[in-house]
This record gives sequence, structure tokens and C-alpha cells, in this order.
Amino acid sequence: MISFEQVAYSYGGGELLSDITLDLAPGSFHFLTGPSGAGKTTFLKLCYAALTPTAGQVTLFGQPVGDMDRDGVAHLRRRIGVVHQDCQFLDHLSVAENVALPLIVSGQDTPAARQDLEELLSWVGLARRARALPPELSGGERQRAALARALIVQPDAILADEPTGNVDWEMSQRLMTLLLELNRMGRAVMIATHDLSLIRAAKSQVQTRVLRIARRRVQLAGADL
Ligand SMILES: Nc1ncnc2c1ncn2[C@@H]1O[C@H](COP(=O)(O)OP(=O)(O)OP(=O)(O)O)[C@@H](O)[C@H]1O
Repeated sequence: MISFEQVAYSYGGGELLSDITLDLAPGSFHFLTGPSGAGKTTFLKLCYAALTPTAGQVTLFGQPVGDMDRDGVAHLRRRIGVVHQDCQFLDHLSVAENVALPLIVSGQDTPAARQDLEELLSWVGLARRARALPPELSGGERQRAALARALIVQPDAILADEPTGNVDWEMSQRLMTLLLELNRMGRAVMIATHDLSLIRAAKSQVQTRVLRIARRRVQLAGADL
């Protein structure tokens, strides 16, 4: 579904990521870990074609990103939901309007999709906060709204960048429960996190691969986690 072949990336200085070859299968569950600044966010951006590799090839859903024009890339990116680290919202729009934005942008704003929006807000526990403005939300509510916004276009894969970064343990478990449930429904999930306790807790519930960025490479972490 997302394949890397000898991928490297540099922001202009030395190489940040080198020689990455891996395959993220449909329905798989991955964690991505590594020290701050190792390149986790950069790796995720390569996964959803927000960045183009400086060497090698990324293939999304069987199509090499390098061979596609901007429209083609934009079309494929809709199949990947992203929960960004800073989960930015438009503060003058309500939670429901923010979550619905990807529908409007992608021309999928139909009555059926609006019905899905209500169900989705209930599923993430935000039905009662639908009319709130983003600045009124708690950290955990923001993260769940960001997850709902990533899911509204029904992507095949979810990439979440430190989704539990600003929330307490109970809320991080609640978010993990949602991500595990998504995975059980068939979505591929990848979570970038520093939080090894989160990974250990999830490992008892799902078959997961843990990727670790070390010395510019993305490697499969051992059983020591
Ligand atoms: N747009 C950019 N231009 C230049 N350098 C960048 C850019 N974005 C990130 N970097 C640098 O690339 C390195 C990796 O950043 P990245 O955000 O991918 O790491 P990370 O592992 O996600 O870090 P953290 O865990 O702190 O979020 C850092 O040194 C960062 O300063």
C-alpha cells in the first residue's frame, strides 16, 4: 500500500534519512519511534507524499509518486488520513465545520457524508462539542477532533504524528482504543510516538511492527521494547 525503495531525504544539508526500503501492508499496524529530531515527521510526510524523496522511490497504492502529476498525487493523498502533531483548526469555524472541511475541499459534501459526520463525531465522543469552537476544546478533545477530520473522507490508511503528545494517560488510552478499532475495521494505522509505554500497552492488543529511526535508517525494532 505504501512502499519505499531505497528512499533518502535531505532538507538541503546532509541526509536526514537514507536507504529506506519497506512496505506498509493494507490493514497493518505500525508504530514509528526514535529520538526527537530523528525524522519521524519527515518519514510520515514521505508516506503521504507531502515530501518527495531526494533519492529512491515511494509508491502509494501501486503508483510511483515520482511519475504522477500534482492532481494524481492529491487524489492518492485522499486515501491517507493524517493526524498532524499540532492539529491546526480554523478557530472561527465550529468543530463540526472543521471536521467537514476535507469533504468540501474534495467535493464529497453530500447528505450521506453529513450523516457520516454526525456518526463520526459520536464515535470520537464529540457529539456534544460539535458546535464548540476549537479554542474551547481540551487537548484530548482537539486530538479526537483531528482524528475525526482525518477519517471523514474514509481513508484506507491513518498516519498519526504524536497523537497522544499533549494528553494524559487515560486520554491517550482512549485515543489508542479508537485507533485499534479503526485497524480492526481494516484500516492500516501508523503512529509516530516517543511514548514507549503506549507501544508496550498496545502490543498486547494488536499485532504490530515497531519501526525505529536510528542513524538515518528506519529499522524494525527488536523485542526489547
Ligand atoms: N522544513 C524543514 N527544513 C529544514 N529542516 C527541517 C525541516 N523540517 C524538519 N527539519 C529538520 O529535520 C530534522 C528531523 O525533523 P522531524 O520533524 O522529521 O523529526 P521528528 O523525529 O519528528 O522530531 P520530533 O520527535 O521532535 O517531532 C530536524 O533536525 C528538523 O530540524
